[in-house]
Amino acid sequence: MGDVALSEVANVKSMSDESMVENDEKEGPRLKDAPFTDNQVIPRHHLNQTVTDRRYDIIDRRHNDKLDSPQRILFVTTEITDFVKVGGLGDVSSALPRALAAHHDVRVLIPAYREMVQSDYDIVTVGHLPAFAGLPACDIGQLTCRDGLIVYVLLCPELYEREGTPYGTGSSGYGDGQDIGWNDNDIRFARLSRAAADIALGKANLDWQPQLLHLNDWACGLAPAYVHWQGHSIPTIFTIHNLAYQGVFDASRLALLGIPYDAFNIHGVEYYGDLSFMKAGIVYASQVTTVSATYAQEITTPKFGCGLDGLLRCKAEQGRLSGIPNGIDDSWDPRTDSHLIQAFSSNDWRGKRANADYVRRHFGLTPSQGPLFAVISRMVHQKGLDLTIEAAKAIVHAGGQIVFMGCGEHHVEEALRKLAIRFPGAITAYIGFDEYQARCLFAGSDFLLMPSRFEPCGLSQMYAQRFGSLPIAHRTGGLADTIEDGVTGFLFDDMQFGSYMHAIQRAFAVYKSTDLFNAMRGAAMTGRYHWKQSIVPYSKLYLQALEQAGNEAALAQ
Ligand SMILES: Nc1ncnc2c1ncn2[C@@H]1O[C@H](COP(=O)(O)OP(=O)(O)O[C@H]2O[C@H](CO)[C@@H](O)[C@H](O)[C@H]2O)[C@@H](O)[C@H]1O
Repeated sequence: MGDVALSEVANVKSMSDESMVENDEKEGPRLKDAPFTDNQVIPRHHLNQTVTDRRYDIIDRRHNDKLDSPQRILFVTTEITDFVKVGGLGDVSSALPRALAAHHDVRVLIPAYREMVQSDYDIVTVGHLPAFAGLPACDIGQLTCRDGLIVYVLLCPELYEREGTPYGTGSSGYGDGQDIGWNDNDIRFARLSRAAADIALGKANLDWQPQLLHLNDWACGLAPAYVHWQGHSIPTIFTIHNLAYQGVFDASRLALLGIPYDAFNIHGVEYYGDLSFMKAGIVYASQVTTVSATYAQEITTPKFGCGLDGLLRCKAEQGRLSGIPNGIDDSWDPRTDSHLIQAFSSNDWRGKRANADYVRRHFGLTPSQGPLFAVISRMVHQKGLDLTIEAAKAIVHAGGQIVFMGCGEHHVEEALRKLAIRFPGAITAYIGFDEYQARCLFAGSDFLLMPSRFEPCGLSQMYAQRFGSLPIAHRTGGLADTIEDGVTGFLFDDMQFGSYMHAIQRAFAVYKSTDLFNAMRGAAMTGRYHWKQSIVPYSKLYLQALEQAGNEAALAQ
């Protein structure tokens, strides 16, 4: 690559740029009202519209007056931050059910991993499910989190109590074959899916039965199918957190998983000659959602659709595909977060500086007046680490420092280690993940580098903004929806070095202008990303799915 001089700053949004700043001499520069971050649910007729045109409900307005009616929801997941987390799904599974619990009776179902069984929580066995096809019998345990959230854990030691992540021995992904996944992941997650379906159908002898299932990602994809194949119409919501991980397995496994042969075709679970859990979820769920409005549009295109764009376009046309953005929870507040070295707010940058000093000390960087960049990410191809590695030299030469935190693909980890050796005191690579230090890093950094190739929603850029660290990110998926370019962060359009470098140059230029920099990070910190904003769209969707299921059941009679 050719080095791009950071002094070649072009097109930096100036304070007179009307899209960015209203200058008020008394109060200093003041940004326009914080950018929209309302929940965006894609209307079925508007999937082809531009991102800025997406403030619609797909749900009929009649449902508004019924939002208070609570529903019993079983939220099924493979990660929850309370116990085990590989990435963003863990955060969502911890926060969203709790947010929804303000209006609904929400319980969680998750495999009983070792971390749970060995935790100090009491697990009471409350149900049992017999073996089915090649899926072993299992018990259902119940534990109650300290804040009252009820978690059902699927007790099947031979499947779930293993050393490693929920998906395998690797740390790069979600165990569907791109990672070093367990070789019986189809059995493991079919077992979870079948249990979810059977609990919904009242077959587990629990004293509680959900009215609908909310399923997350490929590992739960067979649940709507198992409901359907048993001839029932319990409503199912299937949320795609990342379409790139699909759970594709050999067709020879069909019988073992109890999948009827007549479902193995283009209209069912067949995917280019294999079996796809992700496709099963999309085909059989009452409603498919994903985690931002823009990603919901993107996945209907060949570029982002991972071979499922045709099916997803069809779902969109049927009004069965929507995008509801993730949020962040109350713990992400720099005024109160006890992880931080010093609390701070947008009126108190000294507190932020104290966190930066701590980060530099803790991660072995030299004292500096230059900008501090953070990368807090799973280290996988999706996240565009190759671009940041390419940009690192220019950043350091311009006086910047970088801390990388995360783990993932071995070759990316190796490249980061080499980079840190090459630039001691300026670059640190922490290979692993530490929630405590991650929070300090969000708080201490000036900028977050997040050049993701695609990003269904992304949480790190929201955490960063809340902690006054401006994201520099590719304009895609949830990044496009949650970062206001030139106001709360910097977006670049082409997934290429020059385009990324240009955004980094703009960040350096803003850093030099204290008033502008403070105004931008002040604006970033006020973004409305709270999970509370997801309650209404999810509630509407649940109602719609219930009505839909009711109608389908009536038609079938
Ligand atoms: N090595 C590691 N080990 C453990 N935790 C790590 C980690 N590296 C980063 N994290 C943490 O995991 C979270 C990352 O969440 P993101 O949403 O940004 O990405 P992820 O790709 O994992 O999630 C996917 O699911 C979420 C949830 O829907 C979508 O927002 C996102 O776009 C999609 O790619 C943050 O809390 C971060 O601090």
